Amino acid sequence: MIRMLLRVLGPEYAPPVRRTVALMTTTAVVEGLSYALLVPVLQALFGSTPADARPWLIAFGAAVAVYAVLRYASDLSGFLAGTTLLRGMYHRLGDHLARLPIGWYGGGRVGEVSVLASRGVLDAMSVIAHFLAPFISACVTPLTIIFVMLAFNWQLGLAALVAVPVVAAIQAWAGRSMAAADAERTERGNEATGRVIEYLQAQPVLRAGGRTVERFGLLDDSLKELQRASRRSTLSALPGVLGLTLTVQTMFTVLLVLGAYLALGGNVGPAQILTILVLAARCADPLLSLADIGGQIRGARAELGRLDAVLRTEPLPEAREPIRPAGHDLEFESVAFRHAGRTVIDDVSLSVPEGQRLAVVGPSGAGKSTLLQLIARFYDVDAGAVRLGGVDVRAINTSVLMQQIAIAFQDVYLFDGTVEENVRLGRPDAGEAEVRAAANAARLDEVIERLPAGWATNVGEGGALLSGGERQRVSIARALLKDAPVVLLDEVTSALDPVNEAAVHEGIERLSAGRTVVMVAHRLRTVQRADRVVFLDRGRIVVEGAHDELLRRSGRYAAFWNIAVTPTPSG
Ligand SMILES: Nc1ncnc2c1ncn2[C@@H]1O[C@H](COP(=O)(O)OP(=O)(O)OP(=O)(O)O)[C@@H](O)[C@H]1O
Repeated sequence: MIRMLLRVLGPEYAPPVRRTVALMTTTAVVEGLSYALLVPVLQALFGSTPADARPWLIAFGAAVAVYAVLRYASDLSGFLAGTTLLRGMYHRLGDHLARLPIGWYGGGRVGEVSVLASRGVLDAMSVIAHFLAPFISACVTPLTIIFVMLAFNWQLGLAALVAVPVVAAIQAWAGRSMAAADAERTERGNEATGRVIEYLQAQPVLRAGGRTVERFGLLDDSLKELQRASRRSTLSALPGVLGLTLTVQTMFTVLLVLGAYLALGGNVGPAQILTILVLAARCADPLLSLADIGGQIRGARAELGRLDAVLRTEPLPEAREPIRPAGHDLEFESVAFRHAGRTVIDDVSLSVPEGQRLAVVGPSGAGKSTLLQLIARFYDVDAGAVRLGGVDVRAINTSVLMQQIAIAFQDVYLFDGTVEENVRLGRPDAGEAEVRAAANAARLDEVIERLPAGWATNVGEGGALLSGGERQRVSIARALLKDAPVVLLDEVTSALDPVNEAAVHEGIERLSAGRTVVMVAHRLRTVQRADRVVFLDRGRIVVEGAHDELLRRSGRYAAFWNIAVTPTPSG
């Protein structure tokens, strides 16, 4: 486990861990030795001159004091090493997640990673701070006591020593047999956490559907599965716990019988037997706790394995000798891209000259958003190439590529911070006047005037306190502030009220001026302003050209707009 931990985090974390393990081992040995001092104490007390016990009692007290100091030091060391490792893991995970392709975050990954980054990291890192000391103590203290027994009476010591390999074998066997049940329980636990989050997020939909009282079936199923998995995990732990209890009881009985036999033969006195039994009793507790600690450590190891798998995920490769694009024209050359084995972009070739505007239009699921994502290199293409300024985006350094592109997607994510903080994300070092100018150009200023605390209003988690159109205005302001030469825009599909509609449209116009723009367009008036339009269906370009020219051809493009702009008859 520790080896795995250091492999994941790096060798620079080895010294504090080694120091902690050494300190904890010393503490456990001292604990065992302090119990050993009970031998002369009890012998003297039950002997003919009980006063002889005094120096031993003083030695026993001193040993307990040393043990207490060491215990404090080793607990502190474990806690400090644990927090150092925890910080290290957060940094390592944070740095790695920031390098993973944006496309990796799709398909339920966000929930999975958030559980892993919170509970998973804490569980995995808790080993050093919470479980290592009891584990070392449960192994080393009984061993020390057994060695003392051996020195004291070899027959009784040997009888206790026989229990050691039995305990080790039971521990290893129990660990192996519980691994599958433990893993399943953790998996079901994570799944249930995901369902709870989903249930909370789905409240508006459930209530709109009148299912306020009815329980959410998916969550119920998931909780039942978790309950079943927990039962299986508990049941699978039983043989190990029983085996350990039985071994410890057997050892105790053997020592008692052997002690009685030796006493009857006159080889040992009753005081010695009593001492041995006291020592054996001191072995029992730590040995029995092994089953519980073993389970905790196995759980932590499983979380560490999951963290390791995420940390081993390769980021998109960076070019060894990156090229800086000279211009800002865009080009797709025979691009093909698959999502989960299904072709989503199929042999697409197109170009957008610098400073021009391309509108991408097509039915839902045609691959329009994916086309934008390929320009920003959220994914790498499976065939062909996407070029910016004549350079393959794979040959451009990721941060340079990101500097060239401003993104305003419709599913705008706003952080739970103030409006100003959210706009500033576009360019954190922007001056006050620049932020205000971007907000004015995006017509965000009128929204801010209405907000109770103006710029300092908190927008709530995911921007929940703003409407869809207002959120898009924040996103346009962000993009304007960034002032990048290439703009990728995904127009909101939802119907906006006329005021928001006009404001968003004006913002988009300002953002597009003088820049190379690729926009997924859903509104006729944005398409009319584009220099060129591509009509995409099932990942292929069906037609392309200027909007008026395509309309005149009265093919699928014209049919598409006829449906899109014809008002649906009501009633
Ligand atoms: N992460 C993903 N994993 C698997 N399939 C995906 C993923 N993202 C998108 N797809 C699929 O790729 C296809 C194209 O999706 P895309 O979002 O690009 O379409 P779109 O034209 O933008 O649709 P819409 O207008 O409805 O947003 C769809 O069939 C979608 O189901």
